[in-house]
Amino acid sequence: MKVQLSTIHKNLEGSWQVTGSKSEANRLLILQALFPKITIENISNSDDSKVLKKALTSSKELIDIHHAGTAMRFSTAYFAAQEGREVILTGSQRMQERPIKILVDALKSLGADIEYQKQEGYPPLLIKGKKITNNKVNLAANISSQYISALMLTAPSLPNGLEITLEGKVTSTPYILMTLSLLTDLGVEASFQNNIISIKPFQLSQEKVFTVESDWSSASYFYSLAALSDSAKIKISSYKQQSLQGDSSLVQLYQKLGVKTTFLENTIELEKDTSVALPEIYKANLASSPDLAQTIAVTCLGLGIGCELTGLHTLKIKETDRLVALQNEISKFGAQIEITNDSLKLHAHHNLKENVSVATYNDHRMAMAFAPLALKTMLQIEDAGVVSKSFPDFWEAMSFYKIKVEEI
Ligand SMILES: O=C(O)C1=C[C@@H](OP(=O)(O)O)[C@@H](O)[C@H](O)C1
Ligand SMILES: C=C(OP(=O)(O)O)C(=O)O
Repeated sequence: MKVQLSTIHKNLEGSWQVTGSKSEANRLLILQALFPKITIENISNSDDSKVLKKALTSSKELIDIHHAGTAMRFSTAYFAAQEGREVILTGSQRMQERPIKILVDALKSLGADIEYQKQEGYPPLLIKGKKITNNKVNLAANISSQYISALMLTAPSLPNGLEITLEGKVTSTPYILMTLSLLTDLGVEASFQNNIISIKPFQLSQEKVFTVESDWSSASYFYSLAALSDSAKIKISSYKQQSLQGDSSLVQLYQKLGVKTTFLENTIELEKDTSVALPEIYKANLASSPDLAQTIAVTCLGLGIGCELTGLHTLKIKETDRLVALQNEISKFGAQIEITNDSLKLHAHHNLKENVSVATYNDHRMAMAFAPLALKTMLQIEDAGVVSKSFPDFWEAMSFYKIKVEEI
């Protein structure tokens, strides 16, 4: 599906309910499979959560996890410790290019039986579940935090728990802290000090209900709409001020881009704040919030300001190489952009080209990041259905806020 985007008017208001966080949901799905007395409320309706739920409840040998990175990494550790169970875990073509060796090596050092089915270091994997009694493991923490969360989630079900030593500079740290918080909230004894994560074995004796907060990464597209509007009073729910999600840093990140956030009960209100003087060059290190990089780069493009974004070293191994994808697509609007392996520099640009067709590279965030730009210029988004990976009703939300979405 290809869509043409334009605007009806640029004064945005109204309330929208955003689906549950896919990061929280996918952690809770693994914990629920290990501790069935868990109930999950406001679960994410994302493809990535649906695919993980299906994987965890299926009795099939072949499990296809499609594009879902967390589902792939979390279920690798889960199945490795399911004694007597044998599965082949596979995914989309891109998933077969997303590295998993750091996690597989860590699990093997603990005694897991995992074989690569095609290319060494990448899915698909043949996993023969084993009882894992070793309880000390080291792994590199500078490539993806998902490997660490994967080990942490399975750890409380292991007879001797787990002590994980992180090597190198830890990246995407809020996601590790989210995993830790969910574990301790469940009642697991767990700590993270001086690069050592320690998790004790655990059994759940009583029912436990978790309510998933709405997705802050999805909230970023509403922040971008507010920033690019003439005026905005956008209310989105259900959010809390003390979030487990690192992407709640949007509140500070977009304050400098002229968006004021007010926390009401369960809801945040985003207002365009015209009293803020926009920076000539917006600077941010996004090592803790990698999923916001595309949204912020496109907001700056729309505002006609430059940006220098750093800490982007994890972007190359996500749904696509997001640095290259951003460079290709932003250039189409006439702007100048330079990238390195871990940074992006956009030069201020006015007079955006019209009717650009944005390619999305099987990446939901490419489609969603560019959509709010319709407030500044007419554009097209190719393969617009990709949004369902994290935000299935994204186009309905855009239409609600007066973006005209036409299938072409
Ligand atoms: O643990 C998680 O839920 C996630 C961790 C991050 O990945 P990296 O740790 O690979 O940066 C993030 O980009 C991804 O969307 C979700
Ligand atoms: C990187 C992402 O997801 P994953 O790694 O779980 O595929 C994302 O949602 O932006």
